[in-house]
Amino acid sequence: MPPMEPDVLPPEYAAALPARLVPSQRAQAGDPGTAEPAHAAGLRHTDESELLAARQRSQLLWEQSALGMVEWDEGFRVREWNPAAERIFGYTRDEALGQHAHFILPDTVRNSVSREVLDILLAQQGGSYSLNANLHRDGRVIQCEWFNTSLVDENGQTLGVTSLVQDVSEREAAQTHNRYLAEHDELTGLYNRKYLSHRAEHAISLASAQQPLALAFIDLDNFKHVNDTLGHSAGDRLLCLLAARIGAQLRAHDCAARQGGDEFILLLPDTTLPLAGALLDELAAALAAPCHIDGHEICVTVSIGVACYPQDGEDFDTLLRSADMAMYDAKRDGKNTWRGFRAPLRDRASRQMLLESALHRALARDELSLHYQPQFALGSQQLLGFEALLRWHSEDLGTVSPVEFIPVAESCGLIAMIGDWVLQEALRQLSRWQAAGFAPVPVAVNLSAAQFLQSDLAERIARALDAHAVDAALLELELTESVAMQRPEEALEQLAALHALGIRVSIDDFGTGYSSLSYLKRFRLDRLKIDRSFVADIVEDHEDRAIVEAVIRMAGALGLKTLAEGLETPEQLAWLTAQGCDAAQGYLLGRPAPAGEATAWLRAQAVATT
Ligand SMILES: Nc1nc2c(ncn2[C@@H]2O[C@@H]3COP(=O)(O)O[C@H]4[C@@H](O)[C@H](n5cnc6c(=O)[nH]c(N)nc65)O[C@@H]4COP(=O)(O)O[C@H]3[C@H]2O)c(=O)[nH]1
Repeated sequence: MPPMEPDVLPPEYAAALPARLVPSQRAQAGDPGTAEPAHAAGLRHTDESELLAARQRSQLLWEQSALGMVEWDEGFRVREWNPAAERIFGYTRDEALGQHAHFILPDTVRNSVSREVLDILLAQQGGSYSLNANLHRDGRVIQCEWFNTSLVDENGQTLGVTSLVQDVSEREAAQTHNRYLAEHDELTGLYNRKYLSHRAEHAISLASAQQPLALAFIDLDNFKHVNDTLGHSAGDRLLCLLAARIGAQLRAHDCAARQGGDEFILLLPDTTLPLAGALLDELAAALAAPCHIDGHEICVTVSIGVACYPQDGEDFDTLLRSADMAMYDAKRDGKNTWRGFRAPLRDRASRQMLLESALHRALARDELSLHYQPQFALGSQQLLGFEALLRWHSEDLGTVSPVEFIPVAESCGLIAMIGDWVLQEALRQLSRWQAAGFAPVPVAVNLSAAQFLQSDLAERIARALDAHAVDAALLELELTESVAMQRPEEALEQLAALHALGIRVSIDDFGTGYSSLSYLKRFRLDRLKIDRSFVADIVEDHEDRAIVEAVIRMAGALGLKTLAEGLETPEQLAWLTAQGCDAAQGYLLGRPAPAGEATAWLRAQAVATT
């Protein structure tokens, strides 16, 4: 079937009209049929058989057409009603004949389709196109596309209207659904970022100093933990529940979108920072109410960043970036809070970008090196080994502390590659010491989460040990508590695999994170390193003393060795020795130093033991 042109009646449909009626389009200028009534001209130029064939074609079209064909009289009552119209509206021809057009109009539009509108249709020259909500016999409202044209007789007298009609409900529903998908987040039903950005740009164009506007960036705290422990489907349900709470909390003119993952954006028109803060406190309280999923009670906290127009950004993208930076500020400040954007955050973000691009070049430019800090037994003061600590001297940025660049390497995904380099370099150094004939001492290497959770970690390390011909017992891996506890079940497997290789593992910064003691017991560990923040104050602070005493006793009970970090004073040394701490490292005993100085310690140790 040819596509329906809105203002031209397709010829085959025109031909299908009852012969006594002539669509007005045939009367238009230029149409060869205008000089005389069309059917008269047709009779003159067509012989009987052609006329019969035309009639048959018309009949076929009338009966078989997928388009409804309806003919109305001057009073807009049905004069003809083809089988397709029967199917579309559910009324048989007999039921439809004589009915006023109102019979297929729902109540809601019946009154708006006045006599005047119908008169316009009657007077229509050349056809008109409309999309209507119509009423099916069974009470359903259906969407119909109408093409109408008025009918005139030989004398130009209006006889009525003829219409082609098509049920486009499915197409319209699909379009409505597509529009919905284009604007909404499929999972939660909130708007998506794209839609919110349009709303925000519009709101910005209306905003002024008197009518400020705030954009809030919300990130759930520790959502990954929910996904990891309860599975993604439970995580999805939690997101839906929280999205509904966000929706319920908004004012009428606010707009909420899911940016993706566990991140949401709120557009708060007409809102200053203090007002946004008050609204967000209420929102955070609503979100913190327990959620019940699969028989688990989950309590969620959120970190929120807020940026205000115009001071924190004059367009949506800048505002969103500012709100994002403020959200990270909230995370750094311990999560479960909101922070407004501050200009220094932008400096911090640009420093981050600078570090990131310089780090990408660091390996190729050979800017990384390892320093080694000696570790001593507290009783015998024997050198037990070294901790390898990464150093970066950037050609562009100078010396950068690992405290600053390791988190950047972690966030930009470079840590696995850098960590690999550290491992290889430490093993290279061990094999150099072996080749030089030194009695072997272990070297400890720090592992970050991205490395520790690599599924092939044990195989990679085994290959590296082989390649450098280093005994596995000379390699120690240091994990922070948070890394080990991130996915404890996977950590259990990983630690068992490393243990099977003969590698030693210690928990770094012990006491600063949250450790499940039951896991600690099941993990294959060799040593707890007591964080230097506790060691620093053991002489003055009785609480830190109590913590360190407890850690030493607990480690003893679990069959683990202890090493105190950050030993700086002889008083600390004496106290730790008295408590039975096994080992220590710190400035008092030796600062981290390049391999050459570490070799000097090894030499001194060799002399001391001969
Ligand atoms: N105040 C004080 N500090 C002392 C003393 N003795 C040692 N330190 C410092 O304490 C840090 C100990 O390393 P960490 O806890 O593993 O903490 C490390 C570790 O978490 C990370 N890091 C260093 N190298 C690597 C690495 O190769 N891979 C990974 N993933 N992280 C690394 O960077 C952190 C900082 O490293 P550094 O700046 O080298 O800082 C080192 C060391 O220089 C002392 O007596 N007093």
